[in-house]
Amino acid sequence: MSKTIVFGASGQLGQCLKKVVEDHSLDGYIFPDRAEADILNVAAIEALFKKYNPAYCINCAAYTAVDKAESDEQTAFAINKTGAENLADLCSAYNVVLVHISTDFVFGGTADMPLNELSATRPLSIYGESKLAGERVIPTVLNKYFILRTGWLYSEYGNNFVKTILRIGKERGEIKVINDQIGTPTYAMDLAAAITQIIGSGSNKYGLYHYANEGTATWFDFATAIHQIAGTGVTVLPIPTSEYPTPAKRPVYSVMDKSKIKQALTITIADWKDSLRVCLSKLTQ
Ligand SMILES: NC(=O)C1=CN([C@@H]2O[C@H](COP(=O)(O)OP(=O)(O)OC[C@H]3O[C@@H](n4cnc5c(N)ncnc54)[C@H](OP(=O)(O)O)[C@@H]3O)[C@@H](O)[C@H]2O)C=CC1
Ligand SMILES: Cc1cn([C@H]2C[C@H](O)[C@@H](COP(=O)(O)OP(=O)(O)O[C@H]3O[C@@H](C)C(=O)[C@@H](O)[C@H]3O)O2)c(=O)[nH]c1=O
Repeated sequence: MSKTIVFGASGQLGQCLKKVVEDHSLDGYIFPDRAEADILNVAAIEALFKKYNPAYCINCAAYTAVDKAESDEQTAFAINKTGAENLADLCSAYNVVLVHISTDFVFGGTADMPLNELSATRPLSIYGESKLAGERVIPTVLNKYFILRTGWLYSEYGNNFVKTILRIGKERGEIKVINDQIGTPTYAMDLAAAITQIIGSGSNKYGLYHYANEGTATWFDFATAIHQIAGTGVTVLPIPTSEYPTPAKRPVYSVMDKSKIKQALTITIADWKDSLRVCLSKLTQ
């Protein structure tokens, strides 16, 4: 039975993967602790590869604090670039397929058409730059990789926009949310299921792919839907980006075209509002 090691197992996506694996009784997945699976510790990764002889490894480990990264560039690049490079190097040496996760924050333009895998990147933040550096280094050392760019992840697990917006709504009764940044909220459980499908298929159509839920929204639309579906009665007011200053700049438009993953890897994708309903029903259970 082929094995898959998940790095970053205690993060949001790592926990979603664990749940999908348990729910579908998938065999061969290993979720090592953060301490024994530090992607900056080459000897530790190699020890896991020797111990388990995996066919795949999934890199869910990342530096994801977008604003904090602006003043912590070295750590962001260490984890998001060097960590990815360490995994890719060892995957190459041990003939392991790497599934790596990247972000819509590699984009920064003001496009108004969904961005595909060939669209020009222009990160506006240290986080976006460090993730792009991670994407770029992998193909220099490894052929067998899937890089999945996604965006606006949320779920029942970890810290995310849905949980923050529910919490601050409850505390304040009225919240203000940016209405001029457009993207797609993506349920991390859906992404986790797509990853296990790709691995289960044994596909060798390696490369860069976009994955997000279907549809588009502003952060205001997303926050409004969260409170409407949860039935909280909280008022959500739209504001421009200028009224919510943050250390890191975020893309104005980062909606992704998912045609490639749908066609090449036969992945079906749910609408963002349908998936949000699923998540909220679990969160409010
Ligand atoms: N969250 C989002 O909205 C989006 C995320 N992504 C990408 O998806 C992936 C998963 O994100 P998500 O699960 O939400 O992020 P989280 O921040 O929830 O999880 C990241 C995990 O990586 C771990 N980690 C950090 N440094 C290391 C290291 N050196 N070695 C091993 N593990 C480490 C963290 O552990 P600890 O906390 O202990 O440091 C944490 O558990 C990332 O690549 C991210 O860039 C892409 C688009 C949107
Ligand atoms: C909490 C809050 C946020 N906002 C805005 C700020 C920001 O532009 C947007 C999202 O806020 P957050 O800081 O929660 O999300 P942020 O950390 O920017 O989310 C990003 O995380 C990284 C890891 C990714 O890869 C991206 O795809 C994206 O999901 O909403 C408001 O307008 N009002 C609010 O009350």
